[in-house]
Amino acid sequence: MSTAVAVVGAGGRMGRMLVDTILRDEEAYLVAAADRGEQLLGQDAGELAGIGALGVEISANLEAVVAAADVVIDFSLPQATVEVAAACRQHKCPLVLGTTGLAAGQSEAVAELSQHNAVVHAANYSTGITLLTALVEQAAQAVGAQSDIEIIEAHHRHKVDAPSGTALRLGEAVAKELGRDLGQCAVYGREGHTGERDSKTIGFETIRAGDIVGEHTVMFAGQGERIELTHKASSRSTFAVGALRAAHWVIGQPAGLYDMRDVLGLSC
Ligand SMILES: NC(=O)C1=CN([C@@H]2O[C@H](COP(=O)(O)OP(=O)(O)OC[C@H]3O[C@@H](n4cnc5c(N)ncnc54)[C@H](O)[C@@H]3O)[C@@H](O)[C@H]2O)C=CC1
Ligand SMILES: O=C(O)C1=N[C@H](C(=O)O)C[C@H](O)C1
Repeated sequence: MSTAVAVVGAGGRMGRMLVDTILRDEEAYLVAAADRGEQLLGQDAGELAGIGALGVEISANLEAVVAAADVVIDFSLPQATVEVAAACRQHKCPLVLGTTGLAAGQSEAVAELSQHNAVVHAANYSTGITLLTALVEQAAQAVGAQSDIEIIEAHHRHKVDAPSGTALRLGEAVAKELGRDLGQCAVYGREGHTGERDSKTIGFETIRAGDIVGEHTVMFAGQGERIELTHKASSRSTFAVGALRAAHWVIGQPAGLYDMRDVLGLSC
C-alpha cells in the first residue's frame, strides 16, 4: 500500500526537493502540498520542483492538506508550526518536522502534539549528522573536559536562522556529556575586547555565504593538538531522503517525540 505524503512548505528549497524525492519512491506518493507564498498558490507542485506536472496544486488550506495525508512532512518556517501541529492533532496525522529556529511556544506546540501523535523532529535528517552527533558525544567524553570546544557552521546566504538547528543540537549533545547547561555556557560569535576564553564555554560561529548546503565542524582544541569533526552536505537530497525514511517509519508508531536516532534504530 503506497503512503500518501503531504508536504508543507512545498514551494521552498526543501519542499521542492521533497516533492522530487517522493516521486522517486515507489512506496509513496504526493497527495497534497501546502505553501503560503502568494506567487506559488495554484501552481503544480511537480512543475515547481522541475519534475513535470503531478496534478497536485499548491494550496494555502493547511487543514485540507493534512486531512488528505497518511503523514505530513513540514519543512516550512517556524510561523507555520503551531497551525501544522493543530491540523495534525485534528486529523490524528503523524508529523515529520524539519523546520528549525522554533521559538519556545512553537516547540511547546510540537511537544504537546507528541502527547497524542507520533512526531519525528530533527534539525538535520542526514544520516551523516546522526553519525557525527554520536562521534561528537564520544569525543566530548574522551577529551571534552580538557578542551576548548567551538562549533562552526556554514550555510547558504538565504538561511534566516542562526546558529543552525544542527549546530545547536550538536552543542546540546556536547553540553550534556560534560554536565553543562548550554543556555548558560554558549557564546554566540565574538567581537570587541572579549578577555581570555572561559574554558567552560561552548562557542558558536556562523557563516552565511553563497550556496553552501550545510557544513558543521565541532572543534576540540587542547594543548599541542586539536580534533575537528566535520560533516559537509553537498545536496539537499540527503535531508529529503532522510525525512521520507522518517515518514515511512513514523506511521504506526505510538504517540511520542522521536528523532533520527530512533528512525535509524540507533537510540540506546
Ligand atoms: N531538518 C533538516 O534536515 C533540514 C531543515 N531545514 C529547515 O527547513 C526549513 C525550510 O528551509 P528552506 O526550504 O531552505 O526554506 P525556504 O524559505 O526555501 O522554504 C520555506 C517554505 O515554507 C513556506 N511557508 C512559510 N510559512 C508557511 C506557512 N505558514 N504554511 C505553509 N508554508 C509556509 C514558504 O513560503 C517557503 O516556500 C528551515 O527552517 C530550515 O532550517 C532545511 C534543510 C534540512
Ligand atoms: O537551512 C538549511 O538549509 C539547513 N538547516 C538545517 C539547520 O538549521 O540545521 C539543517 C541543514 O544544515 C540545512
